[in-house]
Amino acid sequence: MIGHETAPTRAFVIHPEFKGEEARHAPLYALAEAVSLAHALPGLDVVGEQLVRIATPQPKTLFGSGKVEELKATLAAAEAELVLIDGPVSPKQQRNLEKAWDVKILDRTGLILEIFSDRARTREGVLQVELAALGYQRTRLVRAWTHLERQRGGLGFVGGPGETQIEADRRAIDDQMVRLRRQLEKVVKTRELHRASRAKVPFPIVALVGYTNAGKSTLFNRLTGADVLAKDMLFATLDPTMRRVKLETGAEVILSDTVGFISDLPTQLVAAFRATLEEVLEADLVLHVRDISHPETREQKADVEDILTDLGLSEDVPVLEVWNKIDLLPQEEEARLLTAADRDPKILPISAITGAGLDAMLTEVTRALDAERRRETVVLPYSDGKRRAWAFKEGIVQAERQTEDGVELDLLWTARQAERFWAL
Ligand SMILES: Nc1nc2c(ncn2[C@@H]2O[C@H](COP(=O)(O)OP(=O)(O)OP(=O)(O)O)[C@@H](O)[C@H]2O)c(=O)[nH]1
Ligand SMILES: [Mg+2]
Repeated sequence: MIGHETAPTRAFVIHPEFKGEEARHAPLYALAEAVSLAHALPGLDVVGEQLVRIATPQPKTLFGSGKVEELKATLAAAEAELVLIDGPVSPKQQRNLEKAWDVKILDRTGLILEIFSDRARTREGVLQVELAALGYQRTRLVRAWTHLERQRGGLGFVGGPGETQIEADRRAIDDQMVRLRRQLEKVVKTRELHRASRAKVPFPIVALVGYTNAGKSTLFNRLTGADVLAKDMLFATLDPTMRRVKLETGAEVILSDTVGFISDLPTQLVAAFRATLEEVLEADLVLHVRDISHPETREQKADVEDILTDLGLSEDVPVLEVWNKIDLLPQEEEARLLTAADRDPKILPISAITGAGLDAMLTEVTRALDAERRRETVVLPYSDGKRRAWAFKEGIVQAERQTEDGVELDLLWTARQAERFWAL
């Protein structure tokens, strides 16, 4: 069926719309996003897309028999080799549909896993994706997808080493997962050591989070002069990056850019990436970057907030909303949003491309970090020169007194600084 190894795989995208189900995203936008996801995987050529309504999901074939026939003709006409079904597909449904249509099938989770495995560059990223893919395989025993695998020469976790893997019993997968988890723990531990040494660096951490393609990396590059891949492509960024930025007050912060979120992010991925995402939870300030020009910007915001809640972002960490891409708005719309943003100091309208609003944003970031600070007096034994030196370096000491018990310091600091101080 498949001719040249180097030719792109002809992919057809289907978004199933379940009748009576309250979906957060409008079906047409969901389909558009699924197509973007398909474009995000190298080696795919999207030859068609369709919204398919499903009144009652069929256990064997997902779609009703009439629909299966109708789609068979559509897919044949499009000469599709791969069908991406933007939703969950059971292994049985997958098998039956592959047979009926003579194509390979990938569901939403499988597709996102493939994209992540294509992006993973660091050892930690590779292990995390591999673990997530195995977790997915374990419940589904995904079929080999050798064509694309060979063509991309990539990591090809999904589908793994071939048909035999499908028959491999769960225990083998479990063993492998245990091994991976152990390796991952080691890598994470090394990183935690780095993190601990970074904690000694006396700068607050500001984390950029947001829906995929919101413009986090563009903003990050603009503020830090870094060169993180920023592209009109979903999940351009996978591995987290951190850089120092000097604010106009002279204060310095560490800015972090990380993987974007998406609706229905596979739970296996959230679990596997927990260690990476936990860096976000340790930030002194979170900037939620939104593509305010996107028609579903509200729904995307809700998705991001759901994921942050799932991760366990503490109420104590202040979150500011960065309304990005204002340059794309029609003028009256822009004026309306700017007025709304004016009334709320937690909303910062910007364009990471034109630079509009960036100065005001940084001023607000400085202010938010300052507002976080509280006064506290601590007594350190005279032997504790380390903490005293750190506090001075950090610039949080308001006054110092010598007492019988040691050095008494009046500090003005954030909760995170306090945590780092006591962890020294
Ligand atoms: N017009 C306009 N485009 C922007 C702006 N900011 C980012 N973009 C574009 O939006 C696309 C996505 O930008 P990225 O910075 O890669 O987005 P991201 O949030 O890092 O995405 P992921 O890494 O996939 O999560 C790119 O094509 C950018 O050029 C903006 O302010 N205005
Ligand atoms: Mg990015």
